[in-house]
Amino acid sequence: MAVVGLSGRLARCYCLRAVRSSLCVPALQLHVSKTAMGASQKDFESAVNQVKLLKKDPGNEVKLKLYALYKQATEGPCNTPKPGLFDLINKAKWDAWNALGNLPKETARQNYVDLVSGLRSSSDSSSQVKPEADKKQAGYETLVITSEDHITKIMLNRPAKKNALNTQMYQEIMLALEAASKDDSTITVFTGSGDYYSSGNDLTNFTDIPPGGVEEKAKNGAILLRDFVDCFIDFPKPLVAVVNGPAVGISVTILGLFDLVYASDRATFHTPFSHLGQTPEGCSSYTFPKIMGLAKAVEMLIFGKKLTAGEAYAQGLVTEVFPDSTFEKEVWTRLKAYSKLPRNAMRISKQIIRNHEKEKLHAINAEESSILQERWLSDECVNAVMNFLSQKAKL
Ligand SMILES: CCCC/C=C/CC(=O)SCCNC(=O)CCNC(=O)[C@H](O)C(C)(C)COP(=O)(O)OP(=O)(O)OC[C@H]1O[C@@H](n2cnc3c(N)ncnc32)[C@H](O)[C@@H]1OP(=O)(O)O
Repeated sequence: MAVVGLSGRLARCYCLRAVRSSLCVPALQLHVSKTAMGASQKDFESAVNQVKLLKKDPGNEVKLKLYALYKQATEGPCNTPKPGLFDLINKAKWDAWNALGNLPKETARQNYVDLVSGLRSSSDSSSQVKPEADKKQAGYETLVITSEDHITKIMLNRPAKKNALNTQMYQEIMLALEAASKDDSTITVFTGSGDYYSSGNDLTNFTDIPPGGVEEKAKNGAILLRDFVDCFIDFPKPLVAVVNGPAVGISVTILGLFDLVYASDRATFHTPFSHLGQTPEGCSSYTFPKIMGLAKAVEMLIFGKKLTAGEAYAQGLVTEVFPDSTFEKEVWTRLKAYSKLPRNAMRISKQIIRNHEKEKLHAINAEESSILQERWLSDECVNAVMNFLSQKAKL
C-alpha cells in the first residue's frame, strides 16, 4: 500500500478506505483447501460461506481475527515476511496471523467455525438491546481498548516504558480512533496504564534506520506524525484525556485538540523540545498560545517549563484537577453521566465548535511536521537522543 509519498491527509484517507475494503471478509477471497479432510473441514467451508451472509458488519477487529484464523487453518503458522511499518493494513493482518503462533490447523478451523457461529447469532439478534458488557478488543499490542457505558476507552499500555509512543503505538492509535469514530460510543477517552500518562515519543524510534538512511527515517517520521495528528484534528466525537500521571512531549501537545482534559493532581505537563533539539508538534505552536496566551506558551514550548496539574489548569490546558486518591472514581462517574447525553447533539456541537479551524490546523500540522523532519537530522537532536539512549541524560 503506497502510503509514503502521498500527502498526509490523502494517505490517511487512502489508508482508512483500504482498512475497510481490504479487511472486508478477507478469507472469502481465498480458496478453501480441499485436501484437509473430516467433518470439521466441512463445517469450516460452511462457516466460510456463512460469513458472506452476515447481516451486520462485524467490524475490523473481528475481520482481522477471521482473516488470521482462516490463514492459520489453511496455511498453518505465519512464515511470510513482515510487511513494512507503513504498510498499515497488511501489517495489521500479518500481526493478527502471526499472533496465532503455532496454533494447530484443526484448532484454528474450529475457532473459525465457533467465531462465525457467534457472529451469526449476534447478527440474527441484532435488533435486541445489546448488553453493555466491558469488552476488551483484540488485535492491539500496545493499547487496551474497552467499550462500556457508551464510552470507548483507549489505554496506552506500555507501562514499563512509561507509555512511550513507539511506531506501532502511533499506528494502533490511528486504527483505534478510526474504529471509535464509527462505533456505538458517544465519547472516546485516552488514558495511560501504570504511573505515567505517557513519556511522549519513544526515543528508540530514532534507532531503526531504513535502507534509505536517516533522511528516509526523518521523512517517514514526519509522515507518521502528520497522519497521527490529523486523526485527532478530524476526530468527530468528544475526545477526553484522563491524565493519570506525568505527560511528556507529544502526549501533552495533542491535548490542545482534546475536548476535555481531566488530570490527577500527580500529573505534570512537560514539553522539553529545546532540550531535545526539537520543535513543537501536535498543532501546539497554534493551540497553546491560543489556550494559555503567548507568554505562558513560550515558557512551555521554548523553555521547556514543566507544569504541575494545578498550573496547567490555571492556564486552561486542563479542564479540572482531581485528588489522585479519588481520581478514577470521580472522573469515571462524571464521564458515565456525560456519555448518556444525546450522541448526535454532542457530535454536531463539536463540529460547530471545531470545524472552522480544521483547515488551519491541518496546515499547521503539515508545517510543524516538515520542520521536525529537518530537526531530527540536526546535531542538536541527534546528540540529545544519543545522550538519553546511552543513559547520560533524562528529563
Ligand atoms: C514520529 C512522531 C514523533 C513525534 C515527536 C514527539 C516529540 C516528543 O514526544 S519529545 C518527548 C520525548 N520523551 C522524552 O524525552 C522522555 C525520555 N524519558 C525520560 O526522560 C525518563 O524515562 C522519564 C523522566 C520519562 C521517566 O524517568 P524514570 O526514572 O521515572 O523512569 P525510567 O527508568 O527512565 O523509564 C523506565 C523505562 O522506560 C524507558 N523510557 C521512558 N520514556 C521513554 C521514551 N520517551 N523513549 C524511550 N524509552 C523510554 C526508559 O528508558 C526505561 O527503560 P529501561 O527500563 O529499558 O531502562
